[in-house]
Amino acid sequence: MLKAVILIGGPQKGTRFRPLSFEVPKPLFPVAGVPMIQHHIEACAQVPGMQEVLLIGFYQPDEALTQFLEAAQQEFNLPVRYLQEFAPLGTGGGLYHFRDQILAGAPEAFFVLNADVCSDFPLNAMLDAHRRQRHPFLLLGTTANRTQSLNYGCIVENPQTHEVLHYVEKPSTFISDIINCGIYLFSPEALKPLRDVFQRNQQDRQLEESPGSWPGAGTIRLEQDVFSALAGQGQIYVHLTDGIWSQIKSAGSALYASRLYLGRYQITHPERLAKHTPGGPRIRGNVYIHPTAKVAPSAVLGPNVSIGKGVTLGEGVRLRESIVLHGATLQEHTCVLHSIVGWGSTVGRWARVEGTPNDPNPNDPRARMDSESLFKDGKLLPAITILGCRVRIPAEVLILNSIVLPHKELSRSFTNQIIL
Ligand SMILES: Nc1nc2c(ncn2[C@@H]2O[C@H](COP(=O)(O)OP(=O)(O)O[C@H]3O[C@H](CO)[C@@H](O)[C@H](O)[C@@H]3O)[C@@H](O)[C@H]2O)c(=O)[nH]1
Repeated sequence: MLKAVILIGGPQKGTRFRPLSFEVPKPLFPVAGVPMIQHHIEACAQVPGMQEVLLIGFYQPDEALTQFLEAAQQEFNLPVRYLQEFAPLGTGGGLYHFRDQILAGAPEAFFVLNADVCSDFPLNAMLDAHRRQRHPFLLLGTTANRTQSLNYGCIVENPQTHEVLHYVEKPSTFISDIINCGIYLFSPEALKPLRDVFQRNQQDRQLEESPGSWPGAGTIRLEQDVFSALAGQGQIYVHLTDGIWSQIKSAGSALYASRLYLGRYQITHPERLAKHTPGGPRIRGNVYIHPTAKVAPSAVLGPNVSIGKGVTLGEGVRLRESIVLHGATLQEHTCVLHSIVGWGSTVGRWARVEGTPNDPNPNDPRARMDSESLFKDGKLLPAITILGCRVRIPAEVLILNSIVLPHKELSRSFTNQIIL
């Protein structure tokens, strides 16, 4: 019997995701038409013997999360539960805190998945590798180029045995081009080193002069406290993949992840991809359209477009490389490129909403999304355009490389601005 844990973090973690995380917790943001973590749960449901999926985080459970859990349980016929941390406990603290729940029923092993990654989740291959050796920790690894590897956990392996010999979290100089994907398979023994870290932290806390003010007593950083500490001791192994993988830290990377998942739907969910039908809109490449969306027949959509529930697209709309969220309206002849249109927003006719993609360099097979910062030298960097929820864009204006915060009613064109 197997289980899976998805680390969903909490509210203050999604800062690079603003203004989109104002409306919905980041793990529920739709990527390729479904909530980000539904891709994780789908992958878990396909592993034979999967008994339960636990989401661990420090969000206050709200209606959106509750509805999502109910829908996921029904769809996958699998218990999916949320366990709330009393405070942010780091990537390992929640696993230790909820160890009894994880180990209930004596699972042979459990997957641990970061919520903010997009992947084809080669869980069955990881399970096969685990069953051959039964080491406590198995990490999924992929490659990144030298510069970008510094943004991730870096792994030095023994190429014959795949043992992790050395692990450094976000090093300041180059260590290895093998990076940690944030997808793991742990055996129950993996909780012992977590207990050791927990007890050590408690002892350190008692030695402090004012223990009450010491913030992170229950906090465990899986990467630094466990992987770095145990590397080279025959306990941690890496399983390498060359399948799709990307982090989802910002709105720009959500758009890129959407493209990866839509491409994968060709194999996994062809029914989710829109097809050109007589009298329907023109579809170019991979496009997802929610069944409740109303799309005028003269609209041209794609590639990499995902249209949410209840969206209305008028005659002559052109949409490319974009996500249009629940209840938005694009009036006649609007053109939306490299953008995310927020919930319930309206774009007036003949308006143009355009962003600049910052996708990985297509000529470098090891390139990943850059971990974007919004500004450089005090200037807003060109990036995708984001309209927050219930924004109104008037007719015949241009919104270029801008971020518009929720509920704004614009009256003119804007370029390279954050509109507060
Ligand atoms: N439950 C819980 N989850 C948390 C907490 N802190 C972070 N998480 C979740 O843990 C995951 C990792 O989050 P970060 O701490 O932001 O780390 P990172 O910068 O994304 O780096 C991690 O992931 C990379 C791959 O995407 C790795 O390369 C890197 O080594 C590391 O594991 C995310 O899914 C986040 O929601 C916490 O206190 N509690």
